[in-house]
Amino acid sequence: MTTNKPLLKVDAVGIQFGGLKAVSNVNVELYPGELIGLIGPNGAGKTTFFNLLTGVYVPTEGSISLEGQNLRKLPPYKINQKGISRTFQNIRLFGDLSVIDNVKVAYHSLAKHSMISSILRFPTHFKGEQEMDERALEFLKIFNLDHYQHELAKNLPYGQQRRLEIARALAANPKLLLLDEPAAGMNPQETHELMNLIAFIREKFNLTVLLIEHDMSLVMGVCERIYVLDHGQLIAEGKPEEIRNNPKVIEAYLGEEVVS
Ligand SMILES: Nc1ncnc2c1ncn2[C@@H]1O[C@H](COP(=O)(O)OP(=O)(O)OP(=O)(O)O)[C@@H](O)[C@H]1O
Repeated sequence: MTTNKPLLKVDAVGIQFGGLKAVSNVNVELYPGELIGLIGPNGAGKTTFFNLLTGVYVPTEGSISLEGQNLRKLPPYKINQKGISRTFQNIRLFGDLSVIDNVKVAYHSLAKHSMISSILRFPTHFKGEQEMDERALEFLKIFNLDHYQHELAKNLPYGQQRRLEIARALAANPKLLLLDEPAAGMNPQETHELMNLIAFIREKFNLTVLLIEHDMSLVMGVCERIYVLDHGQLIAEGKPEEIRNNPKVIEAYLGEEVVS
């Protein structure tokens, strides 16, 4: 279900590294509840764009707003609190923490109990801890990871680590979830299950999802609209069938498989 006010509005955004314009004059509008793909050849600027949205980089041009609030110069943790969570192309879990602690880390700042009650171990602390455990376990159940809650994150198989990263991102209670190649390294069965899961959590948590993915047939199958970046610039935006037949997109992907 979409409304006519964008959740995220990206207006003529760009960033330059030395002489390289990694992202240039990019305009994007995401509406509440949409599941949108961001594709482009290697080095097109996709991850840099995520870094701009999450405050890792400050744009050298243009503006980014979430629900009408300018995000400019906000540090990543503030942007996270305002409702943008992400996963990374290279998994970034706390490998030596348990699976459940990886999830709890994400929403610790949202927890109701205070630092003092935590230190002094007041009953409110235990209530807080218990609530946190219960909530984290709910997330793990959704991702079929509850049986591994006490396992160290680094001991999980690769596909499950990817799912845990999404669970952690979700635990921060985002409005917008950014997924950077969530299916990378997964086998076709795992990928298929993951895509169903993404569609499911979008509904369950009223999320807007922006997804970078290299597997084109997968993006075309699951996303309602797609943005295409090439050499830092948007070269196309539209429904999957429009993107599939767009000459600029076909040219950008020349030599790569666009759709199966
Ligand atoms: N911190 C940085 N300093 C200098 N150049 C950078 C920096 N970050 C990204 N770049 C450059 O910006 C360009 C876009 O990189 P980016 O990683 O965003 O592409 P991508 O579309 O995510 O690629 P891939 O699909 O291979 O992950 C590349 O040329 C990259 O080398």
